[in-house]
Amino acid sequence: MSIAAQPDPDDFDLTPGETETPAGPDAEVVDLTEVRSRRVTPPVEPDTDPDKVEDAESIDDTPPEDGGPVDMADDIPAEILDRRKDRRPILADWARSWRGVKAMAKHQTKDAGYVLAYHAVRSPKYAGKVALWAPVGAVRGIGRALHWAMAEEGNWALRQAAAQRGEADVWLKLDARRQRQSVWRWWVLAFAALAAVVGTVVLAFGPAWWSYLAAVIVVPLLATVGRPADRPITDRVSEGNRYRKLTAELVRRALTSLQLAAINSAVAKDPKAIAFPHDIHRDGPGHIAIVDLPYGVEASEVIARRGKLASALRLPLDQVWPEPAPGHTGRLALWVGYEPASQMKQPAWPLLSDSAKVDVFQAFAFATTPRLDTVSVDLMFRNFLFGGQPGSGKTFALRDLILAAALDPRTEIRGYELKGVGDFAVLEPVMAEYGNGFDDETLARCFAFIEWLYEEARRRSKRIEHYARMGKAPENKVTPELARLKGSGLHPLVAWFDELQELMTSKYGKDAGELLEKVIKLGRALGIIILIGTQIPDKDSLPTGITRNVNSRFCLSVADQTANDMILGTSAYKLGYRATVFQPVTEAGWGILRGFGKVQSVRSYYVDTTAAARIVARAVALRTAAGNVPVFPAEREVGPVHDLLADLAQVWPGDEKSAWNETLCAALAELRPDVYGGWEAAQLTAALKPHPAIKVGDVGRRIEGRAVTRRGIKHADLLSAIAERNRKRAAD
Ligand SMILES: Nc1ncnc2c1ncn2[C@@H]1O[C@H](COP(=O)(O)OP(=O)(O)OP(=O)(O)O)[C@@H](O)[C@H]1O
Repeated sequence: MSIAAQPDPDDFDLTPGETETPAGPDAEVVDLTEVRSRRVTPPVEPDTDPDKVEDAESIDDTPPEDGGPVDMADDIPAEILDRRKDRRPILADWARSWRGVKAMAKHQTKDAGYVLAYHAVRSPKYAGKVALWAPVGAVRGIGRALHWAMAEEGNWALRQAAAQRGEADVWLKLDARRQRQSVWRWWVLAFAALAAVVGTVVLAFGPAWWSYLAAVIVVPLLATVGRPADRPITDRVSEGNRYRKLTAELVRRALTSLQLAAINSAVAKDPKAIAFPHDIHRDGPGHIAIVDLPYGVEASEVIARRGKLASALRLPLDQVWPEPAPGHTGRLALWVGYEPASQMKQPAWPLLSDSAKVDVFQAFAFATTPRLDTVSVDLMFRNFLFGGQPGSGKTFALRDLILAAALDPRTEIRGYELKGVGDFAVLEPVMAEYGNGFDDETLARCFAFIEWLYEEARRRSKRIEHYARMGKAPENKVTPELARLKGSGLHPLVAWFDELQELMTSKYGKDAGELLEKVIKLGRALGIIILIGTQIPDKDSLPTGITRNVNSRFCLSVADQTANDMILGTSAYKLGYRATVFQPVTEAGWGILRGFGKVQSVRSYYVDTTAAARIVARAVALRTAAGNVPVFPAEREVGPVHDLLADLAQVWPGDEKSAWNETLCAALAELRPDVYGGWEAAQLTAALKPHPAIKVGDVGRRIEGRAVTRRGIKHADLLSAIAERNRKRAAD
């Protein structure tokens, strides 16, 4: 910290450049005004001593300049403010959150375990060394004790000098002094020897474990005394560069090694150009530095050089996680883990637990951050786009979502895997429709499915309109109650497509693209959830109409900026969200997730096919219990397929012997709004014509004491019509 020289107007000292002229007869009369005007503050040389270079993290406590503004009387004095700033939190950052404490404890336990295991494996070697060096140590120890008792060391050099000079008197005096010193030392030694003998006798007569304990303590000590200085008993636990504590200096050095001219020139002018608005602190299993980059430098420019940053920090790539930090575009959050992400064991997917259930309206665990925090996603009212080059892990990530959907028994799942590998075959037992391949037939079926989806969206919009009129869909959206209501036709429908580029670049591409875009726009509120996985996200392989309307995105490793922005949205790359930094295969599963709060790098949970099969078995059990198995009808309902008689039986009001057409129509409309919505009594009469057993006649009721007669049917007629029809069907 340097205290700048304060120019004092009344100071008559000359500046160093001027020679002082002794006052005398020829002394010049000095023009003070001129001298003052010539006087300049000597230029301050930049301090080149690295130890003295100020740390931008430290607080500048230079006393305020005298003569500053005078109108601050009401403000808190600057010294007090400075002192306040100095105050450190009582608890360290890591100790202030449960997550921090857990991460810290885990890290320390892991390290201790490692050291323990390391030495345990080598313990036979250590025992051999101890056995070899302990006797040597015993002899050497006795020798040292005797040497000490003789007090030869003390003035040996002086006695030697006296002997050489032939000064017998001096020698004798010195030796007498040695002897005096030596007397009490012999006594100490004698007592120690006696204690050792008594100790040995006690040990010999005491319980065996006393001797073992004494041996465990004494023998290694003797071995330590006996071993040569350059050969320690235990091997060094090599820590290598497993972890580097992040310091301001390290971060600054790393940032100036990126060959970013703007950073380097700014730092050359002012070492504080890289500033730390918060202290570097522990965050989960690592440390985080929030860095304000020099003016005009964007965080994204640093993020793009993640490889160089890792090299400058001398750490593996997947241990270094730069991200844009909230505040301004020049603020960088640099998180450095205790160990590379590839070596941090991702916890098991919570949905693998036997009791796990999913409600598609609620969030479920989907991925983990580099700090191993869980990131959750929900499915309802969302469309997902997963993109990445081969080996980036998009199929596995997509499969996670479908597995989760399978655990909600209300959800109908249909989808096409256009790669033809069979990654999704494990899900077949819970899917109403599944296609696998890139042959023309599969592509045609996939296209027909998209056409059906569009019709389904239209049908659903009518149903939602009906329920909205009844006050059951307040936001004109599917509610959890409607999704659960059997026969509402508004249950969640997951439609997934992996490697969609195969369809988009085929002859069906143009129409499929247009229809899918409409489905995405229309279906979101209607419970239709579209999941798309694609390898080549250019505008031919993925129409921009689709990418624009998707609200949840996961961009895994991609090759370039275009692919990155097609998936994450325009200017994502510029803002620093760059999935180009992930390596395919080695960093499979890593990607940037957008649409769930903070945009961030996450790794999807890894669920192999065996684990996936276990989840599917559980999903089948849940669906069986809910009455949805084998699965939703494999044949897609293409029109208002319905059975009027069965529907009438289903909605028949309790034990009534007869019911008005009017009442029945209202109940039917509630059951299947898309089919019966808007039906009137006469329409029901007409629809019942093909069933002669049912005679529509007058049915009387007392309403508020008055007899009211309307057209209606008898329950007995309905049941005999159903029996008649069933007989006919059986005969066919
Ligand atoms: N979350 C993950 N964690 C660890 N490894 C993963 C993860 N996801 C995928 N992998 C591994 O990466 C490999 C490739 O994954 P996946 O098949 O999903 O890639 P892809 O992007 O679909 O590639 P392609 O386009 O060639 O099918 C998988 O075999 C798997 O072993």
